[in-house]
Amino acid sequence: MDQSKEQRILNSVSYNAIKGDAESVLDCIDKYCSQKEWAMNVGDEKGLILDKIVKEADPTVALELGTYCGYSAVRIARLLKPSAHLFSIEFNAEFVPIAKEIIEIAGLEDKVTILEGHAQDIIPQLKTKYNVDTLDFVFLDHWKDRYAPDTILLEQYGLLRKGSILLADNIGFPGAPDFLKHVRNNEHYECTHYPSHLEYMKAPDAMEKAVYLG
Ligand SMILES: O=C(NC/C=C/[C@H]1O[C@@H](n2ccc(=O)cc2)[C@H](O)[C@@H]1O)c1cc([N+](=O)[O-])cc(O)c1O
Ligand SMILES: [Mg+2]
Repeated sequence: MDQSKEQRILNSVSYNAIKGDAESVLDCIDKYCSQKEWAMNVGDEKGLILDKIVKEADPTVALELGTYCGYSAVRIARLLKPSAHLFSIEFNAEFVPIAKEIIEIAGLEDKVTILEGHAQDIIPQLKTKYNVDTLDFVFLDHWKDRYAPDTILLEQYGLLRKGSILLADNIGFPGAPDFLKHVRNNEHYECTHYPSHLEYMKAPDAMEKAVYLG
């Protein structure tokens, strides 16, 4: 059975990246996915927006919806302070070991916990099973029609506090209209729009930051 694209991305990282060097892991994935095979990593251009918001949030507890190959988990975790931690939810059992390996090559395995399953099933367990109080930062990059319902779950399970920062990928393409409808013109959120481009392409895309106001 020949390898999957995600396995080929891991091969490229394990062969070309410098062990323990998160930047080299990111550069390797961006190079592979812009020159060899496109993949749905947040990428280098939108990655700079992600970096900016993570630095602004300086989270102690962060959550990512949609690990995929671990590119954005590496991107986020490399900026976390020593006491901070990232939980990343991934549903596809094929992607989990690949992401774990890529995160390990980046030397960030102690900063990231991958939780396998659907966000809608794991979010309700974050407080009870994973000892989370509230989330300082949430990166939404999973199924676009789940951004809104899973954000509502975060609210309902008391996982957001005044100042929690949500950042959503793909507001332009593929788009997440229900999420935008939920957070914009909503007195509980302060939104900022960041126009950008689809990873490794010229097509327009955008990210949306939504700060929870309590
Ligand atoms: O479709 C996109 N992303 C969906 C991501 C889905 C990922 O989230 C996981 N998940 C984890 C938890 C869940 O509850 C559900 C899914 C899935 O198992 C998958 O690993 C996408 C598409 C394009 N595009 O150009 O077409 C560009 C992008 O940047 C994208 O992010
Ligand atoms: Mg995306």
